[in-house]
Amino acid sequence: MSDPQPSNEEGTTTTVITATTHLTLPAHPVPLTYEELNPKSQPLEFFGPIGTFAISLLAPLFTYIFFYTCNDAVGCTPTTLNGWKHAWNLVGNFPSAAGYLWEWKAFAVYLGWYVYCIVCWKVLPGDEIKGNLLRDGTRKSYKMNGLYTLILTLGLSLGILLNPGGIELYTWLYDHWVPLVSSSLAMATFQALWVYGYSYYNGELLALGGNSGNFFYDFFMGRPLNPHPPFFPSFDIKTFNEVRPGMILWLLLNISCACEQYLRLGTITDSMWVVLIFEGWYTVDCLIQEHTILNQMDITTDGFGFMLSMGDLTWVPFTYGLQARFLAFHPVKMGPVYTTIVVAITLVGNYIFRQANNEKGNFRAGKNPKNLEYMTTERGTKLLTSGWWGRSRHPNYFGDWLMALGWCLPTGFSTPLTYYYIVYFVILLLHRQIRDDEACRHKYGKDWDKYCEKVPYKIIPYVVSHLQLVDQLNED
Ligand SMILES: NC(=O)C1=CN([C@@H]2O[C@H](COP(=O)(O)OP(=O)(O)OC[C@H]3O[C@@H](n4cnc5c(N)ncnc54)[C@H](OP(=O)(O)O)[C@@H]3O)[C@@H](O)[C@H]2O)C=CC1
Ligand SMILES: CC(C)=CCC[C@@H](C)[C@H]1CC=C2C3=C(CC[C@@]21C)[C@@]1(C)CC[C@H](O)C(C)(C)[C@@H]1CC3
Repeated sequence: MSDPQPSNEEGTTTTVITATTHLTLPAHPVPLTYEELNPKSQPLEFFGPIGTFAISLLAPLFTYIFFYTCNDAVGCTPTTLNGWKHAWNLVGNFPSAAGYLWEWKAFAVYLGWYVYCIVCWKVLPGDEIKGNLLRDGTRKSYKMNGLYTLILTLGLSLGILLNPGGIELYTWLYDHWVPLVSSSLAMATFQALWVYGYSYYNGELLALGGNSGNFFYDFFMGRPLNPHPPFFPSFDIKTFNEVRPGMILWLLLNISCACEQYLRLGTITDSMWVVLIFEGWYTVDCLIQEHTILNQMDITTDGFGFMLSMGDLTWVPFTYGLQARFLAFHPVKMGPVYTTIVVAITLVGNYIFRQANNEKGNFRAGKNPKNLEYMTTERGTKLLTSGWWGRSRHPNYFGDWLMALGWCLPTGFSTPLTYYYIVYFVILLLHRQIRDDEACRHKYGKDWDKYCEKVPYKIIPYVVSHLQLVDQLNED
C-alpha cells in the first residue's frame, strides 16, 4: 500500500503547522449550549474520588520519602526499620539545607526559575503550531520554542560551570533538594487549585473526564482542558508545564548531582556519565520533538489538574532525578563490561522508542517514507499495521521501558530504591495503555477490534500479555 494520510493543512504564515485532526465536525454544526458541550462525567478513573485523593497525598509524600530514606546522612535504607526511624528523625532536623522542609530562598529561586521559563517562552523565537481541532470547533495555537529554552539554559549553565567556583555554585540545587521539592509542590498545588476555581467563571472548554462535580476527583484529573492565565490566552499552562519547567529542571538537577560527585571524588564515575548522558538525551529529544505532544492524550483529552501540575513540576524532576542524586553520595564504578551491557540496553530502548514514535509521527503528518502497510478506518483515519506498529500496539512504551531499565542499572544493586523508576514506569505505561486502548476503541469502534486482531500484542512485541492469556483461557 502507498498513499499515506492526507497532508496537514497549510497555515496562513510560513511557520504555521497544524497538528493531526482528531475530531471530525459535522458539516452543518448545530450550536451547542455550554452544558451540552461540557457534559458531566463519571468519576471512574484511578478508583474514583478515593483513589485520586489517595494519589494526591501519596505522590508528594513519596517524593519526600525518597529523599529522607535515601541521602548521605542515612544512606539508602528504605528496606530496614532503622532506616525509616533514622529518616523520621531527620524530618525537620536535617543536618543541612538539603533536607529543610521549607526555605524562602529556595522558593524565590524556584519562582525565578519558573518566571525565567515563561520569559524564554515569550521572547525566544519559535514556530507557531496549530493544535488539534477542539470540540467547540476552535484550534489553539502553540509557540514551540522549548528547545531554544533548553539551549539557552545549558549555555548559561556552561558559563557558570567554567567560571572559578562555578561547580560549587551549581551544587546549590543538590544542596537544597527538599526545599525545592516543597516549592515546586506549592506551585503545583496553587496552579491546580487556581485553574479548578477559574474554570467555573470563565466559561472555558472543560475536559470530558474532569467534570464530575466531585472536588477531589476534578481537582486531580483536571477540570479545564486548556487553561490559561487571565488576559493571556496565548499562554497555555498545560503544554508549557508538560515539557519545560519540570523536564529541564530534571536535567539541571542531574548536572548538579554530577557536580556534587565531582567535588567529593575529584572525578565523575562511568555510572554518573551514563545516567547524565542518557537521561539528558531524553530531555533533549523530548524538546526536539516538542510539537508531538500536541497529539498526546495529556494534551488532547486530559484536563489540567493536580495529576499533571504535580506530575510535571514535582514528580518528574525530583523523583526521576533520584538515580543521579544517589550516585552523587554513593558512587558506583561499573567497569567496561557492565557499562557496555547497560549502554546496549539503553541504546536498543532508545532506537525502538524513536523509530516507533517517528513512524507514527511521520504517518500522522502525511508522510510514509518506509512505505508501511496500513488499514483505513470508517472514521477516515488510517492505522499503521506494519513496521513497529505492526509488532505491538504500543512499541514506543516497550522502548521507553528498556531505557528506564538502562537508567536504573547504573546505580548497582545495593538498594532497591533506585529501581523505583522502572516499577513506577511499568505501572504508569500499563495503565496508560489501557486508557489509550479504551479511547481508541471508542474512536475507531469495530476497526479497532480489527486492528487488535492484526496486532494482538499490547506493548512487548510477540509477548502475549497476562490478560490476553486469561481471555484465551476463558474462551477455551
Ligand atoms: N517518561 C514519561 O514519564 C512518559 C513517557 N511517555 C512516552 O510518551 C510517548 C507518547 O505516548 P502516548 O501519548 O501515551 O501515546 P502514543 O504515542 O503511543 O499514541 C497513542 C495514539 O497513537 C495513535 N495510534 C495508535 N495505534 C496506531 C497505529 N497503528 N497507527 C497510527 N496511529 C496509531 C492513536 O491516536 P490517533 O489514531 O488518534 O492518532 C493513539 O491514541 C511514548 O513514547 C511514551 O513512552 C508517556 C508518558 C510518560
Ligand atoms: C504519581 C503521579 C500522580 C504521576 C503523574 C503522572 C505524570 C508524572 C506523567 C503523566 C504523563 C506524563 C508525561 C511526561 C512526563 C510524566 C507525566 C507528566 C512526558 C512529559 C515525559 C517526556 C516524554 O517525551 C513526553 C513528552 C512524551 C511525556 C508526556 C507525558
